[in-house]
Amino acid sequence: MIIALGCDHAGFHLKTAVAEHLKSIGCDVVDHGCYSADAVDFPDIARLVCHSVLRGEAARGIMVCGTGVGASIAANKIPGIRAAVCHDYHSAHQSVEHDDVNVMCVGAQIVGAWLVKDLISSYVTATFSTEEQFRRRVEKLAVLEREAASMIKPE
Ligand SMILES: O=C(CO)[C@H](O)[C@H](O)COP(=O)(O)O
Repeated sequence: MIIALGCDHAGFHLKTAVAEHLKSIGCDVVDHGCYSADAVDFPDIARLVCHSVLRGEAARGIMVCGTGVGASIAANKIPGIRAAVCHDYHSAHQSVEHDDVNVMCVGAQIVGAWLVKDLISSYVTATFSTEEQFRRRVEKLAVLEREAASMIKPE
């Protein structure tokens, strides 16, 4: 699996551990930065990661910021992205199985290098359920996106 990976400055140190773990479990990584602890704005990196997923360069994305929260807010603004903060093993796989999450967000100020490995393994090995109720609900998420798009009026 190819993973689009990104972080802000607060997630930079953990991103290195994430990339190493992804490679150790057989994933290829497309690294969208940032590449140092110099301050950047998480929406800029989330945009790169999400667009990479939407272009099909990567099957899924992972974003690391301080809490994972800002990254998930930014990612969820982009139609076609279903992002979630996952700081526990169950959410990391169930978010894919039930909700077809395609960008997992983690907080480097919340989880350490050991837990994040388990979260990533759980996320990348999970697959979206074929059960009808989950497919129906994810399609309803797409309907919400289309409704929101139709409500946007030029200023
Ligand atoms: O977690 C985050 C957003 O949810 C950011 O990483 C955090 O806000 C960065 O803060 P600062 O610029 O003070 O390092």
